[in-house]
Amino acid sequence: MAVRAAVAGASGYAGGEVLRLLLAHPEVEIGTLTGNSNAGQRLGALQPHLFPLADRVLAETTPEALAGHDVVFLALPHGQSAAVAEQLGPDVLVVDMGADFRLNDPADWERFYGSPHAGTWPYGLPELPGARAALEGSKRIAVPGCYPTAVSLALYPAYAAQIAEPEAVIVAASGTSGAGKAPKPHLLGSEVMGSMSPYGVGGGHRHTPEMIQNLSAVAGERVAVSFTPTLAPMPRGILATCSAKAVAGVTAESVRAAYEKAYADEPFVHLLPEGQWPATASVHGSNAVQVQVAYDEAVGRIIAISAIDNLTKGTAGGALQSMNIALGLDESTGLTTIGVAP
Ligand SMILES: NC(=O)C1=CN([C@@H]2O[C@H](COP(=O)(O)OP(=O)(O)OC[C@H]3O[C@@H](n4cnc5c(N)ncnc54)[C@H](OP(=O)(O)O)[C@@H]3O)[C@@H](O)[C@H]2O)C=CC1
Ligand SMILES: CC(=O)N[C@@H](CCC(=O)OP(=O)(O)O)C(=O)O
Repeated sequence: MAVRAAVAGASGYAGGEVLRLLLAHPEVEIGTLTGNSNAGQRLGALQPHLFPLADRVLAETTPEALAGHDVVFLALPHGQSAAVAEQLGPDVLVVDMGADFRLNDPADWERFYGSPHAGTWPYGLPELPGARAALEGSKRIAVPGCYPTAVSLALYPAYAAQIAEPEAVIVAASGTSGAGKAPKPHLLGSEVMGSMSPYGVGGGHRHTPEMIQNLSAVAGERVAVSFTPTLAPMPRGILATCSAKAVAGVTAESVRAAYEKAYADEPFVHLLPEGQWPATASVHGSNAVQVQVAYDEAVGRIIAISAIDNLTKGTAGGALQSMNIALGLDESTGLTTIGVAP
């Protein structure tokens, strides 16, 4: 019997991407689609690439509209998910693509999001140690932020192998879709095209505590993180360049071995052959993660680089991968590692 799924926030980028992937998922039947300012509109007018759903009309985002589904995806702005989720009932699998349930520490939430903390749900990054077990059979999933996905997958093997000091420096470039579809002056084509610019510099980006949470859990001690995000003139993709000082005795061979061990059996993470480097174009539209690592002997630092599609593995693909695990389906069902190039 098909799994019936609703998508709240179907007019946005994350909602559109989850629908693109659900259309290719053999076990899922797409039910209600909702919007906010676009309620009452045809989906075809908002997401013309989703032509099989073009004549669907968006409902208001209400508990009544979302009732009667096995799975509900919430692709809503931060702070909007908790009120909807609490009315959906404990038997419904709720997959939240917003940030509301990602953080463990209420103080971190309040500092970076400025509202009361709604709670913590099983974290939808299956590759992290222990994550799959927490997702199996769960009725609630918190999908990670796109930068924390890229950064955690670049660095966690170094902390799992205890070869890195607990302080990481990260610079990551993101495509503009990471900022959502709502119009913003700094995202005008004339501002973005032909230019790269940093933002959230100096520890202010709200994904910093999520990265610290993930890496510290693996390391078994607090990992300090300096994170600088950058806006890149492309619609999709994240390239995260991460480095940490190596502990004494580390060699290029031991660094490589740590990453080979971590990613030997992961269906979506491709540790590239030595000498080949991740590129956002290679993972465009796919759930794949490209990872490469090097040991910079001159400064004693491990340099780990990852590339993801922020809307696929960074949001909707990670959401479907985690849904598959929660429902007891094969983790890769409906997902591809094949990119679109050039
Ligand atoms: N874009 C990305 O790469 C990533 C996004 N996410 C998360 O996914 C969520 C959605 O992001 P994204 O799709 O980019 O954002 P968009 O701005 O593209 O879409 C937001 C969606 O939420 C709806 N919405 C807006 N305000 C409200 C409200 N007050 N109540 C209910 N619905 C509302 C909008 O409806 P309408 O258009 O009809 O007004 C739209 O469908 C966010 O929490 C974001 O952090 C997570 C990881 C990556
Ligand atoms: C380019 C850009 O603006 N990106 C977004 C991150 C998007 C994302 O993954 O995050 P959330 O789910 O936490 O919103 C930002 O830096 O705020």
